[in-house]
Amino acid sequence: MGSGSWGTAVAKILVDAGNEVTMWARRPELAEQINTLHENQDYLPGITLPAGLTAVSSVAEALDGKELVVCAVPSQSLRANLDGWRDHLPADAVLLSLAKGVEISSGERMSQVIKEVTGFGDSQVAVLSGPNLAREIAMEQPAATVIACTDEAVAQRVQEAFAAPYFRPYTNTDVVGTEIGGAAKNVIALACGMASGMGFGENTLATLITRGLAETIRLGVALGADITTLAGLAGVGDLVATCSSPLSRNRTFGARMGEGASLEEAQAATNGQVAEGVKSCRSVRALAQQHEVEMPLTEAVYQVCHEGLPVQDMVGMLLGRTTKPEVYGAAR
Ligand SMILES: NC(=O)c1ccc[n+]([C@@H]2O[C@H](COP(=O)([O-])OP(=O)(O)OC[C@H]3O[C@@H](n4cnc5c(N)ncnc54)[C@H](O)[C@@H]3O)[C@@H](O)[C@H]2O)c1
Ligand SMILES: O=P(O)(O)OC[C@H](O)CO
Repeated sequence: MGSGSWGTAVAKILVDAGNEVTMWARRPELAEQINTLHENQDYLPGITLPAGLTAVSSVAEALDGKELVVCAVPSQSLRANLDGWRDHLPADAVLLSLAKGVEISSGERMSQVIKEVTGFGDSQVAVLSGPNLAREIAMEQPAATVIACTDEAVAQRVQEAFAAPYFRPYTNTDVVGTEIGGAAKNVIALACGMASGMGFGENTLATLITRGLAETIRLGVALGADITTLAGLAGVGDLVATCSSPLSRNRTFGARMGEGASLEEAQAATNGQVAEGVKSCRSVRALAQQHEVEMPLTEAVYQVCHEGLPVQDMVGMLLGRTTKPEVYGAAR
């Protein structure tokens, strides 16, 4: 459900893993393009999609009789999309969220939003997160991911559906850690982009990635996550991929701001694709405040994106803080 970059790449994985797959696209002309040209020229130009992949623009048709429903829309729009899908969801389907964000209006993770809107229980809701830049995966470059569900048997069923020659899914029962890793890394990737845009090198990036992990762990642990999830693919793995890759929309967005673009100018250059961290820095920061967790990098990114802090002032804001021991896992 959603035919953007990741929705399209995931549909390809699922076909390549041997499943029968229907993709839902909001625009009939995009569905038509996928069915006739076997390409999604808006989001993954140049990638040939499997001939067996069918796209439709009718929600009812897309959801009819499906065992697994993959939600591939941006975080802040998931609730509204689910409202439109709810009446067509098969009662025994498993819903899998791909979105990496925290809802601004509620502070909820995507699995919480899904349960609230659909009334589905924990064992029908799973999430997928890991170092998964859509274009690399669509090019069949090898990668791994995490499929998390509190019900391990359900996670294993979804894992089986996703096992493709170039894509290796691992299971986890820690939904909170898997989701927090995915949401927080987008904010840290914005910080890395800003640093890179300001001309800083690898020491700065490594410092941001490592201290970004420290604050992600603090938030995750405060919310009940297992620290080892954040040491895994959905934590360190995704943080490294997103913070390092020029393919990352979040890193690229941050780099534009680091080079001097305003939020509006950086937004205008995204080609309609989502850089989740720009919105999620608000909700991640709010969660941190609510749980009294210190997240200085998230705070700095929020200040630059939404409070008009000049990007160069981030350095003084971060390095001017009181000195402290290096601790991982504690609440502060
Ligand atoms: N692209 C990646 O490499 C990647 C990898 C892993 C996870 N993700 C996550 O997957 C989610 C979807 O990302 P994507 O890359 O497919 O995004 P995208 O911007 O490429 O596509 C978003 C899709 O959602 C649809 N959509 C439905 N309602 C929408 C609305 N109200 N506003 C905007 N779009 C709407 C769009 O039509 C489009 O098909 C995000 O949370 C992202 O963080 C992306
Ligand atoms: O392009 P980004 O910044 O949304 O990142 C894509 C994926 O989440 C990387 O795992």
